[in-house]
Amino acid sequence: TGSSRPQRMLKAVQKNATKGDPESVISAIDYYCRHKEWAMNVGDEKGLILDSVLTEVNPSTALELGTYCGYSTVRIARLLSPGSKLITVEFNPAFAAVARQIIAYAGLQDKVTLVEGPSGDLIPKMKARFGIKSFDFVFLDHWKDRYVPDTKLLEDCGLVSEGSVLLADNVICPGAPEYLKYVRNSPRYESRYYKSNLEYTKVEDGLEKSVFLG
Ligand SMILES: O=c1[nH]cnc2c(O)c(F)c(-c3ccc(F)cc3)c(-c3ccc(F)cc3)c12
Ligand SMILES: [Mg+2]
Repeated sequence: TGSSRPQRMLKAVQKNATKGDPESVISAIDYYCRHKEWAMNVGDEKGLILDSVLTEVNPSTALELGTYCGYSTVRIARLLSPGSKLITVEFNPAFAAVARQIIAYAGLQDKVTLVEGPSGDLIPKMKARFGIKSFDFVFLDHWKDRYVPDTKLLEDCGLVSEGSVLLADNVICPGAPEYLKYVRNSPRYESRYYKSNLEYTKVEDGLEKSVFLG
C-alpha cells in the first residue's frame, strides 16, 4: 500500500529542513501543508498565538493532548527554557511513530516525552509515572469531545494549580461548544478567545486561553 499523509509530511521535513533546526522543520511542514497537502497541524497563523501564550507562561512542565505529527510539539519544545519538559499524548500509533521522527529531526527529543495511549487513561497516571506536581501549561488539540472530560480529569488529579494555563485549539472549527461553555461559565477559570483561522485556510477558527484560578 502507499504512504500516508503523515509519512509524506515526514519525507518533506527530511528533504527540506535542516537537522537540528526547529524553525526549518516548522517552515518545511507549513510550506508542505499550504502548497502540497493540507494537514491538521495548528499551523503558522494559530502557531504565532501559541508561541506568544507559551512565551508569556514560560512553563517548567507542559502537557500537549494530541501530538499528531509533532508540529505543535516542536513549536512548544523549541520555546521551553533549559530543564523544562513537555509531555505529549497521542493515541494513534502511526501518528506517534511519525511524530517521534519529526521531533528527533528537530533535535528536541531531550525536552519531549511522547506517550502513546488514550488521554483519559494516561492523565491519572501522570503523577506516578513522570513525577509531575502540576502542569503550568496544557495545549488541548486532540478530540473536541475529550476537551471537557480531560479538563475535569486534570482538575480531579490535581494536575492543574492556580495560574495553570489551558490553551485549546479548534474551538470554532470543528468547534468545542461544550468546552467553551465549561471554561467560560466556571468561576474557576478566566477565559479569553483568540480569533484566527483554520490552519492554511481562510475559514475562521480560534484558540481559547483559560487560566485556572485554583
Ligand atoms: O481532530 C482534530 N484534532 C486536532 N486538531 C484538529 C484540527 O486542528 C483540525 F483543523 C481538524 C479539522 C477541521 C476541519 C476539517 F475540515 C478537517 C479537520 C480536526 C478534525 C476535525 C474533525 C475530524 F473528523 C477530523 C479532524 C482536528
Ligand atoms: Mg487542532
